[in-house]
Amino acid sequence: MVIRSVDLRSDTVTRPTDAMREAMASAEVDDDILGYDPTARHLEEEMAKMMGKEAALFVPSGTMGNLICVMVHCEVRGSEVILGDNSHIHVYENGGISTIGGVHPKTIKNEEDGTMDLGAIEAAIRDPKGSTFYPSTRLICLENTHANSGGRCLSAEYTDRVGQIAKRHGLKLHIDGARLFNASIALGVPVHRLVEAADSVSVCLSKSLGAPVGTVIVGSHTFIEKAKTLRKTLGGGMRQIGVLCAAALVAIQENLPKLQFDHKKAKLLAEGLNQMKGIRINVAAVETNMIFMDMEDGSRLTAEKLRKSLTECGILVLPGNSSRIRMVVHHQITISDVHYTLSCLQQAMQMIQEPSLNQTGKTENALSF
Ligand SMILES: Cc1ncc(COP(=O)(O)O)c(C=O)c1O
Ligand SMILES: C[C@@H](O)[C@H](N)C(=O)O
Repeated sequence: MVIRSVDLRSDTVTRPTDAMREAMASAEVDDDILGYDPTARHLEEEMAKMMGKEAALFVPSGTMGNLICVMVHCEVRGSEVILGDNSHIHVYENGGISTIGGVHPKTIKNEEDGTMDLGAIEAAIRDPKGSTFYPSTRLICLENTHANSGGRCLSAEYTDRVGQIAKRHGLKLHIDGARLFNASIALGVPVHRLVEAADSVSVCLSKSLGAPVGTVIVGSHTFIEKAKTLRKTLGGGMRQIGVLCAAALVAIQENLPKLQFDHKKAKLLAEGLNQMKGIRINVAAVETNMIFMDMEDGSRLTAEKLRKSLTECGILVLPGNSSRIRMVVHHQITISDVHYTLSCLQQAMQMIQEPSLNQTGKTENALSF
């Protein structure tokens, strides 16, 4: 029986707030292709300043942001990019850097904390003398926070070390910073320090910041000029985008201060889950707004059974795989939603693991909060 709706599928599910909608309605706009949209220009200048980079460019999505950055850095045919085998660029972007960008991926195992072994990165770099047989390495990609590791944060020190490797070998460094602000808040480190070593960064406005649409890429003036041309080539040039950028400006103002509470809500949810039988949670690994809940081997629980049972309570989650559920907290999830989710999960797991209890009706959906 659905008592309320709690959407934990992702932090991309948030709805624009009234303030965002008002800003969208009154946004000052112009044609951003024929010239520039003034509100987009304002957002881009703000983001470049926050990131400590020369320039910025609004793009429709994080996927396009990453694709443009990889393609600008790897504009020579036969280029290769070193990236994580569990990175978003490699796993969830339809292989776009290869199919559209013509760039060859060289994957390195992502460690549990989202990093890649520094020695393995350096060992993966092709011989700069080149070869008749091999692609040439031009770029290293990191992801901060690292989504498929459960929203883990990469430290500024680790990022600097990767940047030193890139510089030593004449390579560029790109950071997929879809949730960079979450890393900044969790680590207590300003975003510009986290990306100091990077030549480009893609920062999503539509994730935990809660804007309805958009991503901003940052880099040097020269880099952003090339990125702007590529954005048009890929069909990402848009006209009066101030309508979208106005919402993003409100999102940054309204929601940046709330990220710390998203992290607290995620931790509260993880600690509650950790009390339950039949699942495994690494509470210490919940550093930001994501939780991975793994079914214990041999238990009757499966991700699909739990997902379905939660849906009946109005709770939406995404299975990571057959024995894993991912939950992502955002600013439109309340503490009460967390308690409701824990209670529904407790009952769902009991019903699945101890079906005999169902006959006695002891586990009716009489939830109390
Ligand atoms: C780490 C990471 N990078 C990039 C993206 C792509 O963003 P978008 O969905 O806006 O294309 C996502 C997912 O939304 C993500 O989680
Ligand atoms: C699924 C993935 O593409 C999206 N970035 C998310 O984390 O929800």
